[in-house]
Amino acid sequence: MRHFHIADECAPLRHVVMGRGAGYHRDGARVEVVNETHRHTLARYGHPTEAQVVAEFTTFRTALEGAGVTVHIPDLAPETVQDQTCPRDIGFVIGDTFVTAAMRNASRTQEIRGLDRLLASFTGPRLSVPSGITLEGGDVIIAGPDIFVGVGQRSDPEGAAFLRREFGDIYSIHPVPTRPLSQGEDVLHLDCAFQPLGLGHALIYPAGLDTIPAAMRTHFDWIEVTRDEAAALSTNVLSLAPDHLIARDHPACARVNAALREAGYRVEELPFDAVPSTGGSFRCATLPLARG
Ligand SMILES: NC(=[NH2+])NCCC[C@H](N)C(=O)O
Repeated sequence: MRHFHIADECAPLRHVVMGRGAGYHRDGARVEVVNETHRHTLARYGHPTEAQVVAEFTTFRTALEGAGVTVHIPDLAPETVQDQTCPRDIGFVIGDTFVTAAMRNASRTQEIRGLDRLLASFTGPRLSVPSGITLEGGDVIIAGPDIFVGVGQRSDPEGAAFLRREFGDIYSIHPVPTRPLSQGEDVLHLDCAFQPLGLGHALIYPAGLDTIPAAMRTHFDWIEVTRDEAAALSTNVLSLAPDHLIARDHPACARVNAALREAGYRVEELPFDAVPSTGGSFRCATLPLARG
């Protein structure tokens, strides 16, 4: 039997759920526009097509499997769900426990059904975020003894309080309020503005964060990204191992990717434009179930 296990975001990746392209927007009438990036893309270019999403995920899958990672694809979720590209948000593993998230948007609440069969094939405790709270996996970042929890567009302060109740005896839980749209910052999830890396660095867009916990300053060497680089989701890389990551091959991410190489990482750049045009990149498009 397989076990859930994530003690650190950057430990060698073993089992991961990757987003699903097939079935993307299969019923256009049910598509919900869920964030500012998505709204903007739709107005300028229309939605990405299923074929584009499938092609980019195929390349991504090949890279993951090439690195020895076992890739799982969600089953097709019920009709209310028209986008299964970002499994990161629908659940997360802390230690040996799988936590089912609680989604802000109606069109994503049933997305977890696509994982029912897969999750049943893993052992380990299961928890759900209690009703009345929203907490999405893009806002939950585990770095050794610290768990950083975004509070903003998609997750409530009560989400961080819930994690402190459940895991506070083992981890330090740090709520991280992100700057709101009303202050001109568009941080959909914490992982769009902050991500710890395996060699002691963190990618960070400081202006997107309203309060920066001391642990974020003292536990990492920062690699700062600009507003445009944050908008291109340059922070949203996926660690395959402490010194190996997948990043977006895009002009707006080129400086950051070069800085990562300079800092000692092996950076695999892949084309990934469809999912980022609706608000997510490689971290969002994956839900690690086992690392290390
Ligand atoms: N972890 C993330 N940053 N996820 C991005 C999610 C994007 C997705 N289209 C949504 O708005 O729900």
